Order: sequence, then structure tokens, then C-alpha cells
Amino acid sequence: MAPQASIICYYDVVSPYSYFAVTLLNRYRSQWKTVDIVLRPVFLPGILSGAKNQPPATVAAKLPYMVADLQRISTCAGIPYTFPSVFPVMSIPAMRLLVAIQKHESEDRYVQCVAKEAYWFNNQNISQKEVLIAAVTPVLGSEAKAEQYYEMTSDKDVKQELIDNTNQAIEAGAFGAPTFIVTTAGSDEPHMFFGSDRFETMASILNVPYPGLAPKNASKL
Ligand SMILES: N[C@@H](CCC(=O)N[C@@H](CS)C(=O)NCC(=O)O)C(=O)O
Repeated sequence: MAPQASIICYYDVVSPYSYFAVTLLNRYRSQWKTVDIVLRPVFLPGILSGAKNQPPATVAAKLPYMVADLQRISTCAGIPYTFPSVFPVMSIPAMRLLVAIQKHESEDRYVQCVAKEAYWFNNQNISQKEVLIAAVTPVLGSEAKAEQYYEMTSDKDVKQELIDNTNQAIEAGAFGAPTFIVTTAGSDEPHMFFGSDRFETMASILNVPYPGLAPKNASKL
């Protein structure tokens, strides 16, 4: 059977643009039913160093631009956002937890718990165990289950999967996050995209409608 159209989204919750990308992608799912959408956790510093790139916030001219740009996206897209007091946070525990949960849960809602509810909206330090457990408990339905998944963050295979995802992204050409690998229906040829601002082009090559940035009733600048 010919392969289905797909998007693999490599993301790290330390990256504000990954947070926007994951949020937008979740909004688009219902209109992009023909596309298999997979969220894949990575460790952004590993990608930056693998690609010999630098964290953008370390470039003096980029930082104020990013701060303004992120606020504009938040306003235009209606995505709640507050720049966290701990930035950049050590995201390895969070990303390992997301790997561990993904192995067993079919839905991706827990990603938003960590990305939005904990870090990019409620300004919590997601390098801490208690914060992570509290963040995913509502979606998992029990604190015991959240604890179990947290314990798995010490497992060799969970650690290795985060490394493998990160290396896969680098091999695919990633130099930052979010990075997307898009394949169209019936084709094996991968198209790499960088950034939460690339959805319109992705929609065009996938031949699906582009729903735009703003949800209905989003406030404007
Ligand atoms: N224009 C992109 C910017 C994405 C971006 O700057 N991502 C950061 C992490 S938050 C990154 O990896 N940057 C690497 C680079 O700019 O080379 C967007 O709107 O999403």
C-alpha cells in the first residue's frame, strides 16, 4: 500500500516555537485527517550542537526580536503564553517523561500539560519531579500513573530513545526546533521544515487546507 501523508514534528518543550507548533498542529489535526501526525520528543541542545548551531537567545540581536515575535504570535494565534522565569530550563527530565508516556498512551494531550500548563503558561520549573508529576496527572487520571511514568525516565531504553530521536532529527538535517519531516501520500521523499511559521507551505505540499494562525475570536494586536 502507498504510504500515507505524514508529518513528524521534532520538538523540545524548552523551545517556545515548539510550544506554538505543537499547539497549532493539534488545532489542525481535525482538518488534516489524511495526514498521519506524530510528535517526537528531542533534546534541543543536542540538535544545536550536532548541527554546530548556537542557541538563538545567545545572539544579542535575536533575543529582543524573539521576545517581541513570541508575544505577537501568542496574541495573533490566541495561544496563552508567558515568558518563564527559568529560561532555558533543563528539559531532559521533561523530554524523557514525554518519551516514557508516549510509549504507552495513544493521545498526545500530555505534551500540552508540560509545554503549556506547566512551562509556557504557568511559569513552573519543569526540571523538577513534583512539577512534572503534577502537570501530567490530570490527563493521565492518576498521580500513581504519573509517578510510574516518571520512574521510567531512569530506564535505559527511555534515555536511549530521546538520544535516537535527537540523532534522527540531526540526520534529517535539523538545526533547531521545531523541525518537521513531511512526506506526501504515495511518496517516500522527505521534506524538512524548520519553524512554527512553515505550516502554510506544509499544507500546500500536502494538499490540505491551511487553517491560518488565528482561531475564531482570537484577539488582534
Ligand atoms: N521562525 C521560527 C523560529 C524558530 C526558532 O527560532 N527556534 C529556536 C528554538 S526556540 C531554534 O532552534 N533556533 C535555531 C536557529 O534559529 O538556527 C518559528 O517561527 O518557529
